[in-house]
Amino acid sequence: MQHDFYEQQDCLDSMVDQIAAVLINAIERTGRAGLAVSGGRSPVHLFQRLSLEDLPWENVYVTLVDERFVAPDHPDSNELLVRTHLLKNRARRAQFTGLVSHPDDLALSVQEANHQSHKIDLALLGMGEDGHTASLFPDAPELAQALDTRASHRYIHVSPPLAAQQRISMTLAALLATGHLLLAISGPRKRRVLEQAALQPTPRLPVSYILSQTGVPLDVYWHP
Ligand SMILES: O=C1O[C@H](COP(=O)(O)O)[C@@H](O)[C@H](O)[C@H]1O
Repeated sequence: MQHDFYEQQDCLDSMVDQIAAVLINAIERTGRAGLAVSGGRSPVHLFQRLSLEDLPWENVYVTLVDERFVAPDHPDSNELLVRTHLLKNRARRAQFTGLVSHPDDLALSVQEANHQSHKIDLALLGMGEDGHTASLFPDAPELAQALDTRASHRYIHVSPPLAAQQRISMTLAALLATGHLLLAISGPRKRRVLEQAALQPTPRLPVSYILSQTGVPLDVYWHP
């Protein structure tokens, strides 16, 4: 379902309501909830707003959809972003697991990330202007492997030639095994990319595989 807003604040409020509803529903059913979040620049305001939400955060397990292979205190680290903007206020009680467990060993970090077994009830996705989502970059040599819906592992090493850092990303198979997908984008340029990606699934715009799938409820939020 597509949700368009003209005010950023209205868009954030609606996203927070939806995330909270999914997490509460999971906690009521199973006693806990799993939330995987993306990084980049876009989610800062959403994280700040979500951190204030009155939820049983001690029952919420938070992890990352993707990560840059940098130390967790590096300015480009998605973990640092989450620790700074989400895991505070009421949400400081959430349990968090990052993806770079060995900053000097990427393969070991991926291996460890793949030991995660919590169910992910909601994955919050962003999108780059090149059509990447998570760290599923169009030009990455590992893309076909990452898009293989039969993959059994949750995370994969991705080495996008044009990105500054190596990545660890959820596979498409793992994203399609979550309970709910929420894609948050803003601005006219990303809107045009989204419209292009909605036409047909193509590895040129990996987000198209999220838009074309029908197995997991998907909500797309946009504001200018
Ligand atoms: O590299 C990344 O990019 C996307 C989009 O980021 P943004 O800065 O344009 O919001 C993000 O969803 C992903 O988690 C991140 O690692």
